[in-house]
Amino acid sequence: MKLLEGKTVLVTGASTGIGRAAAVGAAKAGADVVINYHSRDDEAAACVAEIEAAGQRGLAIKGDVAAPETATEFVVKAVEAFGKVDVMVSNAGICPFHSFLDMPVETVQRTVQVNLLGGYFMCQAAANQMVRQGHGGALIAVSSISALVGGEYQTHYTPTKAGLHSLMQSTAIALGKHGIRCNSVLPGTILTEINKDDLADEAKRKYMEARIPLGRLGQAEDLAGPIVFLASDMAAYVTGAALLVDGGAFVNLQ
Ligand SMILES: NC(=O)C1=CN([C@@H]2O[C@H](COP(=O)(O)OP(=O)(O)OC[C@H]3O[C@@H](n4cnc5c(N)ncnc54)[C@H](OP(=O)(O)O)[C@@H]3O)[C@@H](O)[C@H]2O)C=CC1
Ligand SMILES: C[C@H](O)[C@@H]1OC(=O)[C@H](O)[C@@H]1O
Repeated sequence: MKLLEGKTVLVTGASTGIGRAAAVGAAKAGADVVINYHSRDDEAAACVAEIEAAGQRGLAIKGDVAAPETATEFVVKAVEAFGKVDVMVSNAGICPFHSFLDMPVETVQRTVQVNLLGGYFMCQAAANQMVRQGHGGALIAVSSISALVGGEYQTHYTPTKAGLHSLMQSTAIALGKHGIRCNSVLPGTILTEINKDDLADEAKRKYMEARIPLGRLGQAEDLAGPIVFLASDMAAYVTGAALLVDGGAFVNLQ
């Protein structure tokens, strides 16, 4: 029996990167998968094709997670298609690198709306559905190593990642009585679209690589296993936890 057999998994921000790797990983583990995405129709369709190639049902629903109604619509459409929601992977996020002193107000507001409030409303909508179903579930937030450490050009971003980590701790308490487990993964530096430009700077890329005991930057697929584990019954007694997936970067002081 596969780890996620019989489960319906929802993943936000899954047209590319970590979300897509999580969606495909869940399908390979036996789940039907519904993905949310914001703009890249072709990439979302390609993700659904990968889910189907793994032998599972897939569905893509477009929507901006910054709007609270996107969350309710996502859950309603997932239930219409596949009958239930067992797992929500709240992953959609942005990180427009910018210096602190001249940070535009709109950049701060948009980053908080997408990363933190988007995650909040997605998890709330999924949790309400899970409570109605009456057989528990799992929420997994894609937080970051940045929940624990700062970034000079990420002053608007790191608080959103700390917020998601905190949200999973509080929802673990609020939802434990319903059998809903709430955990976060904390990726380190993972090569995706979000940091393509930032890591095009050769010096910065080499510096980041040198900080990692395992000797390489992460790939989106490095998150699939940890997310599938937290979604699965193998993690039945794991809630309120945060799992660093960073090649050891966080512990590498000297
Ligand atoms: N890469 C890294 O080093 C790390 C990333 N993370 C976190 O992982 C998550 C995924 O990032 P990553 O895979 O790297 O980045 P990508 O840029 O590759 O993927 C981002 C995904 O989020 C979607 N998205 C962006 N804005 C919205 C929105 N408003 N509504 C719905 N979907 C949206 C994108 O959709 P579309 O393309 O269709 O617009 C895309 O599917 C983020 O939360 C990020 O903060 C955490 C730690 C490290
Ligand atoms: C986008 C960044 O490269 C990435 O995002 C994070 O959350 C990590 O801390 C990295 O800085």
